[in-house]
Amino acid sequence: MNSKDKRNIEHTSTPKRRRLSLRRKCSNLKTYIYNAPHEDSIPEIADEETNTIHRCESPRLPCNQVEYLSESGNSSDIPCSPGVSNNYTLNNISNWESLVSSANNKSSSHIIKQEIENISDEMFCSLIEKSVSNQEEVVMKNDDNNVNSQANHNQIFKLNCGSKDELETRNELMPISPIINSKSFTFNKGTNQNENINASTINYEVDIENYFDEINHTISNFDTVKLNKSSLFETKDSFLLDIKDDSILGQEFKSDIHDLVERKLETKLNDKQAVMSNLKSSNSFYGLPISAKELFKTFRNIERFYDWQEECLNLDAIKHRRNLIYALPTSGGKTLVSEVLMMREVINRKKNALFILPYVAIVQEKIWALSPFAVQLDFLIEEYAGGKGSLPPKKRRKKNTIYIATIEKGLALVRSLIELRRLDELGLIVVDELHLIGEKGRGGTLETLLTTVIFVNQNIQIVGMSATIGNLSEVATFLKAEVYERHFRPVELTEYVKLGSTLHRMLWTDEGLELVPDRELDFNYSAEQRARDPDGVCGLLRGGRAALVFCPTQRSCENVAATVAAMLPPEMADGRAEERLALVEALRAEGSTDALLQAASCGVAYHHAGLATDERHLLEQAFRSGVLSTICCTSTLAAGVNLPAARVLLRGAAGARGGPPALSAAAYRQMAGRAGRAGLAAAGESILICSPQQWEHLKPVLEAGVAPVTSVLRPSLESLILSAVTLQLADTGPELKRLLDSTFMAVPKAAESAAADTRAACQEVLRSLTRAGVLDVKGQRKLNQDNDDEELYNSQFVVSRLGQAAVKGCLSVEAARRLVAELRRAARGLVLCGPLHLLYLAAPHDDPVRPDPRHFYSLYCELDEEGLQTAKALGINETNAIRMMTGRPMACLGPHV
Ligand SMILES: Nc1ncnc2c1ncn2[C@@H]1O[C@H](COP(=O)(O)OP(=O)(O)OP(=O)(O)O)[C@@H](O)[C@H]1O
Repeated sequence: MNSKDKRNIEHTSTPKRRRLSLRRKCSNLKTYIYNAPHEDSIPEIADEETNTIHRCESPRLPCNQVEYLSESGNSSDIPCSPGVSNNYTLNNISNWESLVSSANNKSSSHIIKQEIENISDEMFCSLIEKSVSNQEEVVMKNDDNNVNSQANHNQIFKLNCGSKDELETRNELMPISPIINSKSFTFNKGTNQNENINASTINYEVDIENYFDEINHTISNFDTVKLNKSSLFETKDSFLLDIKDDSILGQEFKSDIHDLVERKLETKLNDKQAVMSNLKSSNSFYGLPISAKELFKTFRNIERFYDWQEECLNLDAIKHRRNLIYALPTSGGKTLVSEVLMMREVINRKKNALFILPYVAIVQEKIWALSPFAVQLDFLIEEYAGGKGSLPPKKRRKKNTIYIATIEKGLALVRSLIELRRLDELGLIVVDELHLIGEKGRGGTLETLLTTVIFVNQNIQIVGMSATIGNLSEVATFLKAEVYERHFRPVELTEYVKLGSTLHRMLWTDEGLELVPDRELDFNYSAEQRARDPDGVCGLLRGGRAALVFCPTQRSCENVAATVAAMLPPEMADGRAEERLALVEALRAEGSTDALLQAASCGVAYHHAGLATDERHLLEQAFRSGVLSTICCTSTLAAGVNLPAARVLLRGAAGARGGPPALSAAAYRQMAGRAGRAGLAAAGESILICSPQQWEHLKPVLEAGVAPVTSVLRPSLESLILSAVTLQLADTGPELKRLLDSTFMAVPKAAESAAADTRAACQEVLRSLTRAGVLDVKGQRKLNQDNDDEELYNSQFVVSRLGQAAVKGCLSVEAARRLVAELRRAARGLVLCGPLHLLYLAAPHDDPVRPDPRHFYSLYCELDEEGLQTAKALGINETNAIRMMTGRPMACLGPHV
């Protein structure tokens, strides 16, 4: 055994293991290094005259373009905001390399040494890394066929190069990397392999190897790293441990440089604390590449993180990758923390992240907000909302992805990953508006998703955030998460209630909610105006501050918008004429109603779920840019939306006369919290409009605070169990019970007298699924009706084809069954003389329309030949239409029609 071999054995234990993992870290770091700007190269974007920083909108990039550009590596084409794009690459690298290329020229070596001393550590590391990468590229190009696979396997690289001189003349390709190389290289010069390896080179390699082993040991002793695999550390100098040698430069020069490198590294390693804080402050921005700092400044106007954000990012739970829920008031800056965590995940840990948001519109907003980061920091963003998002997700070799998804699409994504045994590609799931877990319908889907991930237990970190969860500790028990709670709100929100003609300020005290009269309101309305606007909405909007008016129904949104547009004072109605005209034209092209166009021309709009996505998007953008001053909306703009509203009015919160209040405390907080967003408005005001009598009912609701969220999983239990069997996560009663034990439903709650009986629930669902024919008992061709529950519970289950279809289509068993029946019916006779039958088949079935029976009958009477044939194929005939009109049950007709 030669000395080199011995050396390898002596130092393989920790260092080798670490090196293997550090190799990964090294490649992570590469991404960072290539994007790291030299401090000097970052352009100022301050306006010289006003000395203010420009706020830039995110570049206008559709998400698929972000994906495409990132994939193609063609990010230079992207029109970024000023000061962000081109300067983020090290454009002086060629000068540096040509400088190093003169390495053999002794007279220039001192210049190089001087240069190394002068450059920042950060730049130094970048240049070295770049050099190594170039060198690898050349090796690949030069010796595609001759790479010795065995040598490769042993991490000994064989270079089939010309003479040493030739090698040296390839200066731009073989620069400084040998200086700090810790790996062995064997040169293959024609047939005389190893000819150029002289003893001094080997000694040099031994020195370097030992040196790096020392570094390895030092690093592996860092407590934080050992405990924690700190992501901060992962992005730092660890790449130095993984650089390869080629022994090209003169020995003298090399040892000089070696000394320099050693000195530089030693300085760093002398004090572990100094290393860590140095890395923290100079090489990264909250664990992200330093270029992220500039991106936050340019695209978000954020120069400093709030103290709580910093504290949260440094929590032990985050460092040790434990699950976390953090709760702060609306506009507290929660989203920013989650974005940093996700970017760390994709950049540093090279895992994908899933960001779950409540609405398609918010998914799109976040895509736009994150796209400049994706382009500059070299990761991908993929939209999973509405019809978008491929299932299973595309496998990416080079880059990692942040999937931004609605709850439903997020579940489909997770299931598809589990099915293909690819769930380990996911490292982090962030759930915004976590309180939605208690919302009927969608809450069950969210709970199914989270339960599945927790049950599979593949070291996926779950982070949830919310402003409105009354029982954080119970939700935390479900997620096995730690809780971080603060009451920080950067922009002050003043809350008022308008009772009659008096405006009262709300004061929250330990005793409850106190009202302090603020002022009498007199808007000087004419009798006609008072009749048209009894709530005084238009008067409250005076002053021109951007405002949202929350209304209880779509109809009331439209009415209030029309009223406001008609009654606005001229100074508010007449501004921004050209831009408003452009908005009106854009809306007209989307097919908006005349009422909306009329309102928009005065700077007012309504916004609700009845509008198309593009219409809503246009209106939101117009409000952001100040073209619209007022939007009357339903709860579509209540949660998670970041608009520059300074004032929020809440109408109709009291509910129907005599009925319970329409507004919960959580909904009130979310809506009021839209006023005064940091960076968008200097202060916020919310005004709740109601009568003194209505206030009597509302006050206790608000005083009671945010209600605890409870599980709404029950109706989705079938889907959870069916998917678990399909995905082979559990297939017997006891295993499925264990799955149910991981649900939020199973967490004992203070608000409920008894915890859910998961065994009984499991038995009930198994019985119903087997009866429905979507689950079969293994080995039993047909379910024996005599199977008692106990026997059934202990059976092993397999999923029928119908069950598999339901899971794959993310449909309820009932919806899947209905679809199959429709397809069977269509198979018997598809009416193809017109589009009606195809349209019927393609229309969503999960939200059945309930037609007016009289209208239905008159429509039936007007059907043409194709319509009649289609109706016949669906089982609708005149008798049924008449029965429907007269309120009698229809014969031979399923509930689908
Ligand atoms: N450190 C910061 N400095 C300045 N502005 C910030 C900072 N962090 C966040 N912001 C800004 O504060 C505003 C609100 O932030 P964000 O949307 O993250 O709040 P949130 O807590 O998620 O609110 P909500 O619960 O209402 O969704 C945004 O405009 C954001 O850009």
